[in-house]
Amino acid sequence: MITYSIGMRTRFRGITVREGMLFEGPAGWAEWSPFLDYDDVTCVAWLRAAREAAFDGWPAAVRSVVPVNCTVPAVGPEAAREIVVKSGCRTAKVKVAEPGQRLADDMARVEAVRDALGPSGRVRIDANGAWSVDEAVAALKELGRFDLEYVEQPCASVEDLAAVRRRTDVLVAADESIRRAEDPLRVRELEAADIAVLKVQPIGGVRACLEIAERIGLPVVVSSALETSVGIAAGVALAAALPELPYACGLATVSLLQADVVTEPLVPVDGLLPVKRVVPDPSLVHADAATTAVWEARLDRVDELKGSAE
Ligand SMILES: O=C(O)CCC(=O)c1ccccc1C(=O)O
Ligand SMILES: [Mg+2]
Repeated sequence: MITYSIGMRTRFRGITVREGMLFEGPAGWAEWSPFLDYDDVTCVAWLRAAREAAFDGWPAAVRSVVPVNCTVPAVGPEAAREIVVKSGCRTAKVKVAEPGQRLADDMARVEAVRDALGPSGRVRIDANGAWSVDEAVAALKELGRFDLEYVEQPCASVEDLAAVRRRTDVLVAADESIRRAEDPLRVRELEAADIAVLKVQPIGGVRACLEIAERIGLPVVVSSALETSVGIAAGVALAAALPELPYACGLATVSLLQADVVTEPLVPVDGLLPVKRVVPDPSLVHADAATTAVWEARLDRVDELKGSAE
């Protein structure tokens, strides 16, 4: 069991440092890296995902590469353009509605990304639930000018997602409405989305995601929780096992970290990630003693909770 702590290159949804634990089981290496502000109960699903990776392995792949999007944080237009060009991806996901910023900032960023990709590239945006229904409809009217593939989680609640979907031509994807919801299938019941975003750790593993994918009846986009390459490999395994994969996946996020724990990071070449397991290099995994102690205590508590839940 080893603990890592890695800085982010750019602040992303308020996150400036990623920390977590890596461990090896008979099936291979696993990452457990719930965000620092998550309570112990929330972390149980993340631990289920790690146990699956270490002890059970993943269902068979039906493809050997996974198309991915680059992810553009709430940076200025020049930095946004550089991220897109450097990535080699033909699909970009752009963060919008960042606290403290205005629609004009989003317009400039999305315009720069569209310009960098040209008309044949695909541009999706992610508001992380920050807009009201009216704000979302108004913003989509403006941002729609740049030809959007879809908008991810424009509003926080599933009811508001459904309302936005009825008032815009832009396709709607549900993220937090699935991974943070008590009942992910309400998205289906309320016809609140056109696309389901699934993340392996918050949902509790590759198999748990495949089950939701089957029941939710929507095309799936697999996305990361900003893991190291060890955690990204689990997302790639999910994307590789899905019967259909019509969209690029949000798994090109290793480059948002200042470092990685493997010598050959899972970063895309020509917009594609290979389907493979990875092994960390112990010399690349660092955390100070205090951080390690915090994570060991966290794991003990969550493990106990998980035990009593089963
Ligand atoms: O989907 C992507 O392109 C990258 C992953 C991503 O955006 C993300 C990463 C960590 C936490 C939340 C999110 C999100 O989709 O909101
Ligand atoms: Mg999202």
